[in-house]
Amino acid sequence: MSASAEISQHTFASSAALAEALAGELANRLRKAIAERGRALIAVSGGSTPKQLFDRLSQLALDWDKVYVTLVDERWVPESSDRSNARLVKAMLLKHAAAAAHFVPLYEAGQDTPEAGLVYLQARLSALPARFDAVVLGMGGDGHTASFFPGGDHLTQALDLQGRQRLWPMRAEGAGEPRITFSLPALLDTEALYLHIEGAAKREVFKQAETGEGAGAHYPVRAVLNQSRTPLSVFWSP
Ligand SMILES: O=C(O)[C@H](O)[C@@H](O)[C@H](O)[C@H](O)COP(=O)(O)O
Repeated sequence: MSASAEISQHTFASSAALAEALAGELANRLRKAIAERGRALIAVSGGSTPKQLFDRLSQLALDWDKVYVTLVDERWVPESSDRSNARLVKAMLLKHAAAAAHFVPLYEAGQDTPEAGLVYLQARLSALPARFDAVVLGMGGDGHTASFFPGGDHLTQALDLQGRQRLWPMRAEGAGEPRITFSLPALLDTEALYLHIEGAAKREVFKQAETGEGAGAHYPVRAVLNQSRTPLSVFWSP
């Protein structure tokens, strides 16, 4: 029998209410880390869902100059592309009070592939603690989370809980461009783990992933649910 994560569900009436609550929760995590260790490290997801959350979080008061922000995954495109998660984070999160935060990108300009960029990213990450203070995952309608895509070329390695490599290139039919993603064990190495999903369709996908019924059996997000290393807080709104 596979292990299952301790899951707490937080349901909100609107995406605005969710953004407000999750931003407050994340700010508290960051403040606590700064009080205990002098700095804080958070990994966030890209895509369209977190925009409101980022906007809200960016306005909360904390010692942002002690906060390091990175991504759980990135599309291998320059920041000038509107597919770039770095571009999104810079536009929506690193503003207002949060403009003082340090951004740690998962992309290296001038390197054509994630494989070629890997060594630069690893060097950048080696200056930071391995353990995150907070990780915010999203989920796609195909059951992917981070860049753990169904049929991904490095999916098995990226999901291996015993794996030592923290970043993996990922190519998959549903991924669009090549990607780079933190591995599952790297993302589970966090003080707090969140899954932020919105809309009835994604709630259905999540339920299928939880039960493993039908298509749900093959959803990569199941790997986050079927582990006992890190409790998961699920934030959902219509
Ligand atoms: O770069 C990305 O695409 C993400 O980090 C990805 O894992 C995202 O969280 C989901 O695809 C949900 O995306 P939406 O919010 O756009 O539905």
